[in-house]
Amino acid sequence: MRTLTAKPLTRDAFEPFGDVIETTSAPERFPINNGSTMRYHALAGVELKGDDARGIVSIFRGQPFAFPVTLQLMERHPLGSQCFVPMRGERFLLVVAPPVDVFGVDDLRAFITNGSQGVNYRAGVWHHPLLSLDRVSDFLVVDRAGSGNNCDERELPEKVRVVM
Ligand SMILES: NC(=O)N[C@@H](O)C(=O)O
Ligand code: NI
Repeated sequence: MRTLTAKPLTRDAFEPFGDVIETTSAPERFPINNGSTMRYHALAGVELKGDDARGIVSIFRGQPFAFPVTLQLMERHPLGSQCFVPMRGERFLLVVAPPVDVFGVDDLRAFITNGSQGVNYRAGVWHHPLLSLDRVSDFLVVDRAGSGNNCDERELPEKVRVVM
């Protein structure tokens, strides 16, 4: 079985796959509301493609996984981005691959968040379905609803084990 080591999530390392939603690396921030609020501006873009596409907000309540995590499939959303923001500072595990039609296990990358980070998968980026860690975790999710198929699943050619 192939082993993949999860690395700490950083904006630069995740750039080929999407955006990191956090204040520390925010490229643009400015005070609003007469100075009582700091706006960390445009941390991620919401992509909504295809017929009657609309953006929706949901909550995903994920059951926790324990390391080593065994992967068997990946998925992508060709018609829209998908972002996950933990609602109570939960860490979670990300496994991604570039937005290409054919990828191999060597293309997989694993990241672990620090509890103060969310992520936005760009449309078409392969990712593993939500992998909560430590405890049952709630995530605010912004993604695309509308007609057409927006979820392709792909079995991995071999099982992959993710370790810390
Ligand atoms: N299926 C679904 O809505 N969830 C996945 O897209 C996921 O990334 O967890
Ligand atoms: Ni998804």
